Parts: sequence; structure tokens; C-alpha cells
Amino acid sequence: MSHLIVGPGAMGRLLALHLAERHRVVLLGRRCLPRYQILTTPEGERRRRCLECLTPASLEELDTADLTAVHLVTKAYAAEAALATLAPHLPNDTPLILWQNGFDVQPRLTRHRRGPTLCATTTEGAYSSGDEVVVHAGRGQTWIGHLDGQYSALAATLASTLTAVGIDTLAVDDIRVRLWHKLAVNAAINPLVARFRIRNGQLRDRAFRPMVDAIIEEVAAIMAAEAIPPPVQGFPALVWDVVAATADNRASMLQDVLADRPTEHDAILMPLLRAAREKGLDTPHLSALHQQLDARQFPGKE
Ligand SMILES: NC(=O)C1=CN([C@@H]2O[C@H](COP(=O)(O)OP(=O)(O)OC[C@H]3O[C@@H](n4cnc5c(N)ncnc54)[C@H](OP(=O)(O)O)[C@@H]3O)[C@@H](O)[C@H]2O)C=CC1
Ligand SMILES: CC(C)(CO)C(=O)C(=O)O
Repeated sequence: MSHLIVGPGAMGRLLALHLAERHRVVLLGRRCLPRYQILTTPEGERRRRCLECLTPASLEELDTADLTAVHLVTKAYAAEAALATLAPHLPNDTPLILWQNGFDVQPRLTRHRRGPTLCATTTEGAYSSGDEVVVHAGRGQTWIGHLDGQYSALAATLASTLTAVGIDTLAVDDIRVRLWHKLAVNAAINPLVARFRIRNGQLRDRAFRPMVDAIIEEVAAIMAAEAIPPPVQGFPALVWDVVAATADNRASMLQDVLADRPTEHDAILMPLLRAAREKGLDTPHLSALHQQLDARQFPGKE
């Protein structure tokens, strides 16, 4: 039994270092990483493990015979290119798990790929500290399932595999709804904190609170039009609870902006904007945020 982790960044190495406690794990990155990788646990303990790392140049060495699953853990905008590199080496029936935020690559890859393709969404938090260390910032909950509720036995097996190594995971048949709920949270928090370069908790300040509320209103209308059931507590409470729980965080989109990296704004905002356009809904706040992030990433684009 072995797991291939494509995209050895923060989340990829968090998974790898957990799975390696019990399974063979191979990393596939664009470049070689140090063989010894360190996980700093939320309690501050440092765990060191030797991991095998492949690159496109050494992909011939990949043994797919006993591959339990491939975890695609790149950012959303890099997922399809990463998978294209691997595809010629991958048997069709190897399970693929998509770990991206947003709702962009998930429907496309689920539709186009032959073979089982599951999606995972997680509230685990991790960040890289250089190429050798990944910091597990906070434990969370992970959900896994197929967009149409297929492969429930496979989802259950993978959920127990992940839970057994410390990534608390539930197999679900409504992963689509859970992905949209996470997207609602990310849409309400990430673009604003990235724009104003503030920590999540500052969204509660008088200057920003009305902006968050306006976005939640647009998002909730789109979700209703898309027949996505609201969370039990409603969208406003969902978002404000996450803001409170992650008050000290610099959200991933802010970190990307500060590090001058591309952001996942298309994967998070475009599904909402597309749905709004199809349903004839007005989304001035979401559209403006998307435009700002797009202009930053693609200066000169119309
Ligand atoms: N970090 C977190 O706490 C959470 C992350 N997520 C989601 O998980 C996904 C991954 O996030 P995160 O780990 O933080 O992102 P990172 O940027 O830390 O990691 C992405 C990794 O993908 C690699 N990569 C890019 N292109 C390829 C390719 N063609 N082949 C192989 N590897 C490639 C990057 O390599 P390189 O260094 O060469 O660029 C990098 O190592 C995102 O969608 C994010 O939203 C969800 C919940 C929490
Ligand atoms: C929930 C939130 C906003 C926490 O920071 C997140 O998922 C992110 O940073 O991308």
C-alpha cells in the first residue's frame, strides 16, 4: 500500500508526514526537496521522517503496482498541469483525491477522468517553513467523498486510513455541499483580507464588517439559486464563526499576495460569479473583488 502526494507544499507534506507513519509515501514535486522532512505538531513537537521525492524527470521510477491513492495537493490553478504530467504513468483505476479549495477543478476532473476521483475538504491548517519543515498550525476536520456520491466504500476506506494516521476524516455523500460551504467562507474572508492586508479577526472592525456582510448576502443568494442547502446556523453565522476561530490567521490569499504568488481567486470566486450570471443575480461586491485580484495577477488583462 502506498500513497503518492502530488504537490509537496504545506498541505501535501502535512498529509505525507502523517501517512508515512504507517504507509509508504512518495512525493511528486516540480523540484527535489530535502529527503528528511520535519513536521512541527500543533503542540510544538518536531517529527523527522525520510521521504522519497520524485520530479517529472524521475517519474519513470514510480511503481504504480501497489498505489493505494494519488493525492493531488497543488493549488487549484496548478492542479490540471500537475495531473497532466503524471497521467501517462497512472493506471485509470488508481483512486485520485482532489484537495483543492474552491470549486473549479473538482467538477472538471471528476467528469473527464476515467477512474475513481474523490474530493476532500479540510479545516486542518498548515504552512511551510522552507523546503524542509511543515508546521501543523491547527488540527481540524476533513471530509471526503465523490461529487455524485459514488465510491462510498472507497471514501470510507480512505477516511479510516487518514483518521488512523491522525487526520480526522469522515466519508460523506454530500461533499459537493461541503465544498460550496467552504467556498462561501473563503469568498467572504480571503479576498477582503488580501485586499486590505489584515488578519482575519480585523474583519470584525467597523470599517470592514459591512463589506463582509454585503458579500455574505451575495453568496447566500447564489447558494439559494444553486439549490445548495445553507448550513444549519446559516451563512452569516458560518462565516463569522470562522472569522472568530481564525482571528489571528493571515489567510492563505493574504499570504500569497504578501509573497507575490498567484492567488486562488478564480477557483473561489469564479464558480460564484458564473452561477450568478446564469441565474441573473447582481454581484457588485464579489465582481469588484475578483477584478482587483485579477488585475494584480494579470496586469493589462481586459
Ligand atoms: N495549507 C492549508 O492549511 C490548507 C490548504 N488547502 C488547500 O490545499 C491546496 C494546497 O495548498 P498548500 O499546500 O497550502 O499550497 P502550497 O503552495 O504550500 O503547495 C502547493 C505545492 O504544489 C506544488 N506544485 C505546483 N505545481 C506542481 C506540479 N506541476 N507538479 C507537482 N507539484 C506542483 C508547489 O511546488 P513549488 O514549490 O514548486 O511551487 C507546492 O509545493 C490549495 O488548494 C489550498 O487552498 C485547504 C485547506 C488548508
Ligand atoms: C478559513 C480560512 C480563511 C482561514 O484563514 C482559510 O481557509 C484560508 O486561509 O484560506
